[in-house]
Amino acid sequence: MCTGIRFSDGDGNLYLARNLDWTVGYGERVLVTPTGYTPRSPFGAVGSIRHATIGMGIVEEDTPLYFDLGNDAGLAVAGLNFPGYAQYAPGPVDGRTNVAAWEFPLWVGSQFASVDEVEAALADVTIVDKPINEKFPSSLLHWIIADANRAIVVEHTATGLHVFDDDVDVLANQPGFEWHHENLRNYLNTGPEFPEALQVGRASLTPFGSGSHMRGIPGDYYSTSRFVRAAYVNAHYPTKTSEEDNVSRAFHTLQQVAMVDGAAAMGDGAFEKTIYTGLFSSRTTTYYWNLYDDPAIQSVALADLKPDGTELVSA
Ligand SMILES: C[C@H](CCC(=O)NCCS(=O)(=O)O)[C@H]1CC[C@H]2[C@@H]3[C@H](O)C[C@@H]4C[C@H](O)CC[C@]4(C)[C@H]3C[C@H](O)[C@]12C
Repeated sequence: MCTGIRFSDGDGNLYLARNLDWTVGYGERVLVTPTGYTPRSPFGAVGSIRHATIGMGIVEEDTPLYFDLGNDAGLAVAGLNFPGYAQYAPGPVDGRTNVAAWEFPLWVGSQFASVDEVEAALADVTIVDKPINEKFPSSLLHWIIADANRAIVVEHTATGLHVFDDDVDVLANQPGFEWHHENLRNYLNTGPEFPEALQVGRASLTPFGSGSHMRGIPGDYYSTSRFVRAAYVNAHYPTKTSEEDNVSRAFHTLQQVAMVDGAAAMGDGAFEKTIYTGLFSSRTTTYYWNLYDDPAIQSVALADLKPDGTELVSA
């Protein structure tokens, strides 16, 4: 499974972070798509790279297939599994901006500078089931798109393309965003405060320690539980000003919903684990990441990887 979170430093900078939970990796690397790169966009939605992008992905047919990315304008996007709900158009629709499912993150990151701009453009968008090749059929995803001001969620289902204002700055997997948002109303009793002693008969009962009012926040790995837990931790985390403190915030928060080997199997019996955690900071236009087997945080800044070149760069 996967979980994504967004937050800001209160000084106009975005942090978008995600866990990529799966049974295997795809050979993903940190990739930069520079402004001089000539994209191969099946329906021409990505005509040119207006904004250089940096994020995690693979290269297939000399084309970047991003799992998540950020751009030089401070906009970021992440794709999370959404099978059972996601449904794309079988072919391009006349008069619409047709975006192949695999190029959706690149379309967002290479064309726009803010969530408002993306949201306006989405009114004309159809997401098309047009795989990059036979090896990689279209993944069934939904996406969180974020900047320093806000986040939206995009879901393309049997009833078309839907955009939701993500005012809790979190996304997980199935079911749809609206369900997850409504479900938060089940947890209004939770909070970080330390309870007063409670008089019960002649007894004065005090808590064992902190965390008493967090009881009820689900601790398991199920998508619906991760959404609630990530929303709780992200919402209560104090605003931090420095880059270091915000990087620490992102990795600590996503650690709360990270999946450990052996605890949760997929339908085929293979165990899911958090293959990587990735973070885009618009403050430094830097991508940070760590791996299940190497938890040390690595980073690379867009500016150091030829963002105005003509060739894809992998770190
Ligand atoms: C498996 C990943 C999602 C992880 C996740 O959300 N798991 C949830 C598990 S569960 O259902 O809820 O059980 C998704 C996220 C981004 C996806 C990749 C990106 O979309 C880029 C290409 C797109 C190609 O069409 C397929 C290969 C691929 C390289 C995708 C493989 C895979 O579907 C990825 C890596």
